[in-house]
Amino acid sequence: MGSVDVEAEAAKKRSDVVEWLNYLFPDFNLPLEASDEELRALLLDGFVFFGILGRINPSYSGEIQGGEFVPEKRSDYIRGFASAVDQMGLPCFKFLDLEQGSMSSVVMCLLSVRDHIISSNGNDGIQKSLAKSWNRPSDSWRSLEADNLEGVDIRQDEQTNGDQNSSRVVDETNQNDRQLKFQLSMLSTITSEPTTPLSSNAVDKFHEVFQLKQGRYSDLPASKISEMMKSNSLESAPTQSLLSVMNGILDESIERKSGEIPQRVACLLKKVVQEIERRISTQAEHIRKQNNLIKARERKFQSRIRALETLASGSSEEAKIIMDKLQYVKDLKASSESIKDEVLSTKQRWTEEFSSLGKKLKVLTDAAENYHVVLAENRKLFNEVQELKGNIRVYCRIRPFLSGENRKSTTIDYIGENGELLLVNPFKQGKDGNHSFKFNRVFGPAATQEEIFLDIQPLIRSVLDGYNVCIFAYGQTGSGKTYTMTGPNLSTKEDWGVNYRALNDLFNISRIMNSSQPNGLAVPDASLHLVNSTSDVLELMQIGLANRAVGATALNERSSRSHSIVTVHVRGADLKTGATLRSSLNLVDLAGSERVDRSEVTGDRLREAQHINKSLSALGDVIFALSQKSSHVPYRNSKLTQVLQSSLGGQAKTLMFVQINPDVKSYSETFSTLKFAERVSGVELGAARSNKESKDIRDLMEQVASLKGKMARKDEEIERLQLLKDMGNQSPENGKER
Ligand SMILES: Nc1ncnc2c1ncn2[C@@H]1O[C@H](COP(=O)(O)OP(=O)(O)OP(=O)(O)O)[C@@H](O)[C@H]1O
Repeated sequence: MGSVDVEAEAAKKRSDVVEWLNYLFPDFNLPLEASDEELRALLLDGFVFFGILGRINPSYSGEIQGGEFVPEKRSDYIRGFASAVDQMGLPCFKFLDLEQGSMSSVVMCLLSVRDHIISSNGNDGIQKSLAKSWNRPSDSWRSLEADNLEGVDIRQDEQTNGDQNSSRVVDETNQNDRQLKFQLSMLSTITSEPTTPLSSNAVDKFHEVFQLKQGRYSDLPASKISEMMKSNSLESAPTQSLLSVMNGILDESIERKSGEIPQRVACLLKKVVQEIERRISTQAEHIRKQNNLIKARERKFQSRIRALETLASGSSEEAKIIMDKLQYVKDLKASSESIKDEVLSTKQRWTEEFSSLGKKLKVLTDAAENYHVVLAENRKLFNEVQELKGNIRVYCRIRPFLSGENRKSTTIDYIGENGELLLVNPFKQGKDGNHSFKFNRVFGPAATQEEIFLDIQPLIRSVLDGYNVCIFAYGQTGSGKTYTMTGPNLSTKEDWGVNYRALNDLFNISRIMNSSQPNGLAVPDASLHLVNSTSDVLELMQIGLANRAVGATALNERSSRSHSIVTVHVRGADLKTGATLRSSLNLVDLAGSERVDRSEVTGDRLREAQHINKSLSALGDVIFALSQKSSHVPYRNSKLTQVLQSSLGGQAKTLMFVQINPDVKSYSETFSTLKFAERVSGVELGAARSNKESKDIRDLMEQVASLKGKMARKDEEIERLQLLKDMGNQSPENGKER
């Protein structure tokens, strides 16, 4: 068989099925040439299977009977139908085929069902089956007067009689009958009323009433009306039918004009009206519920709308915040730009100001440098004036606080660059407590040994020009005299005091010639040693230090209990001119002046203190006499002043370090020390004189000396001759006397 034939065969079968369905469900009115898809669309809602199922499967009939078509149960109907067909041993289809597969299995199944019904019930099998399933009592049909129902009755009778060959007229009648039943059923399904399932019986009853178009209600027998009312059929009747009944009765009553309605019809009318009222109230309740439901839904939707609005407004607020922030950022950016511009312009301004300030600063620096140059010049001139006058130079040095001393309690208020010093009396307030002094220089606690030495270096070097130089340190015990003149120890060069530095310097610039000639030292037990280098001197000084009496007092742990004097004799000769020079450098570290009550010394220490104080007071007397330009200067009152006589007595360059302990407790000693120093600085020794002798003078001197020698020898000769002459003139007795 060709494909065309197959398709034609399938179309034929499909049209058979459509024809059958049209027969069962006249409302469908499907065209016979309907396509597979049109047929599928019809079958998929399940109504066809719902209609047929109750009639082919008795076990389903109870379920279907009295039930109404529920579209949501369509798959149950389809499956129920398929299962019933299966049980009947007929070819079935799969649900999937109906949904989207080939319709041929569905068509085959329906045709088999059709054939099965026809073969088991004859041509009217289906009608019989439907009537049976709706439980219609066959005899009730007979009593109805309507033509079409009569037809049914006839057919029914014929069926009952087992007549299998029904006439064409009967078929048509059956078709109309089925059409009506399905119309009612569908009306019930669509309007969902009555609420109770529409039984075939009720439908039939109302069909009877409804069909009374030409008849009159008043003619209905009482038994028929009471039967209608008894069987609860009103409750099952469609509202439309009830309204028809009511209208019919009322029309009839109007027609008769008598206004009378027979009692039984009135009862029916009342019942019908009650039923309509009930339905209206049910509908009203239903509508109310629907209304509530709708309202609830509306509320729900409104709350959703509100939520959405909130969301929308929220998002618009957020958008606003973001916009604000954006604006803020823009503003910030703008202000940062303007700040940047301002910073740049300020920077520019500052750069200009800085450069102009720099220029001014340069001018100031130059001026300051000039000022310092002028200052240094002034100092030099002042020193020269001093030198011409022969003043004793006074350098004041303030030692730093030692550990254990209170740094805040200082008596030193101010140290000027030009030797000014302001001393404050801690026990007196105001101006009375202030004492200002002026020295050649004042070194503060931070001054180093190097700085001190550099300042006095030219003075020391003048020794090599034939000047006598004396440097001595004066001050109360523990004020730093030894530190300045010698240093705390000899381990490091930085700590070296004036002594070592001076000698080192002298050796660095000259050679010192041997001098074995005694120079008339004024101090007994003093010895003169030849030195050729700094180390020779250091060695000698170590011996001297070891010999020096040192003891602990309450004011100084290592107090020097003696004066230390290092004298360097210098002799030189100018090789060009032949001039010679002789000079001496006295480096004196005096023993400390002390108040024996404060130093708490007794015994030997006390005796030492008394000696020390005696020699220092002798020094004070000498200084006083010199400052007063007295004719008599008491050098010989102590060995100290005797040693220093050549330095203090004129023609020497003398410098005194006046040492200060800044501690408040030492105020009175500091004050008297400074007073003494002030007096020393006022002493004019006269212009220093170099001990250089030119060659001519020396030659003359030598000639004078040799002449003197010759003269002396002549004198001796004369004396001897005179003596011999006198001896020659004396008697032998004179010779005895001798
Ligand atoms: N400029 C200074 N820097 C640091 N320490 C110093 C200074 N001057 C003095 N000292 C310290 O102060 C203490 C006393 O100093 P120093 O022995 O030199 O005093 P002095 O005047 O020689 O005393 P005395 O008359 O009793 O011998 C020492 O410990 C010393 O090291």
